[in-house]
Amino acid sequence: MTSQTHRPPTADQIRRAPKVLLHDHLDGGLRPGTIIDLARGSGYEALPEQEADKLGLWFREAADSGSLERYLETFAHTCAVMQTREALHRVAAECAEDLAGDGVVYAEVRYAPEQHLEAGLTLEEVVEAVNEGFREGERRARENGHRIRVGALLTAMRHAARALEIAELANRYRDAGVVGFDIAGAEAGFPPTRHLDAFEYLKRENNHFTIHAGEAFGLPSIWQALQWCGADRLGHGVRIIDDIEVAEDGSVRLGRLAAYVRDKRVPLELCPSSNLQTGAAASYAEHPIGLLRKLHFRATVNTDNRLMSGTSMSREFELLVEAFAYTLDDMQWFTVNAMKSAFIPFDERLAMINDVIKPGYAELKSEWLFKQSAVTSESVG
Ligand SMILES: O=c1[nH]cnc2c1ncn2[C@@H]1O[C@H](CO)[C@@H](O)[C@H]1O
Ligand SMILES: [Zn+2]
Repeated sequence: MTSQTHRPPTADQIRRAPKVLLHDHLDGGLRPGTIIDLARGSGYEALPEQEADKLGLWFREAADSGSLERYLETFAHTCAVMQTREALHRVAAECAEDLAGDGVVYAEVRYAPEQHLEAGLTLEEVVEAVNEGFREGERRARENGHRIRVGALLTAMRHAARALEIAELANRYRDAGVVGFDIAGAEAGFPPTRHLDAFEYLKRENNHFTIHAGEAFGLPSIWQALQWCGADRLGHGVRIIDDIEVAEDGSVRLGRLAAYVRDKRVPLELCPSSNLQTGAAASYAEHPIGLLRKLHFRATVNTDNRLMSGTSMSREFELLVEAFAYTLDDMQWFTVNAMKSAFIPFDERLAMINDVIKPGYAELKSEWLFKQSAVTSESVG
């Protein structure tokens, strides 16, 4: 009888393992059936499919184009049906519920308030509707025996010019459900330094932010996000691989930027499936996460857009387990990395790690002991 700790976890263990999600878009995670319901209710007639399964498939295929710009076009449909308080509340509640059902214990979910004003809501009304939805989802999860905490990140769109306004909004709601700020949207042509005023404002307020960088565009974008804008984390950051050289004998040389990212423990919000769809990686096995994990970068695993990628935290881990033979110890390492990098206060992060994450993995890792004795007593009896 040997320890099973070094065997790949089963799909069921992966689902039950406590997971932490730092990079998930609210408008990229709707249930297809909900989109159809909301479209009917609001008279939105431009949905490409009217049946949930077909619509889910449509999103996955449309997002699978190899280009970030085309990938982002699919959000027109989700944002279109997220324009009222009720719709935002429902989508946020279902998001928390779905994540909790998947074993996520802590999540930071982002969205761009400026994309939800078409039916006359104010920015404040958008934030409050989403916050209330998250609280409702946390309650429903509890009723179903799951525990989850969800914080919101407010995103500003990088092609627009409202970043300072959204940063101020994030700051106003910082002790009321919003834990930080982000910028997203097409990367090429819209460097993060366009929004320097927003980042400088947040730094003066001692607030936290992450920046989508190093996804569709390479090292200059990562360098700007860190050294000009002062990002706490990198949304994706996967192109940091361009600054890492692996020689034929296996020796590794980090460039100055990659060394800085590793030395300063800059969290990388890696999203494998999303990267495959936008062309940032060719396959799971070739995804830079394998090397970044080996080199002890502060790598985390994330979903990005569960709807567009047809994924979940469990699925991302299943795919990584398949590609890299990861064990529960590896999963725990990614999860602790993520929790360390969250935007909630240090004492809460520590308590999550020590009282939720580590005991959760210890329980899973010790299961084999009890399974074996069950088998033995069966065979004896
Ligand atoms: O991977 C991504 N890279 C850049 N922008 C993204 C990504 N996923 C979603 N969005 C953008 O973020 C907005 C707010 O949630 C979405 O509407 C989408 O346009
Ligand atoms: Zn993203």
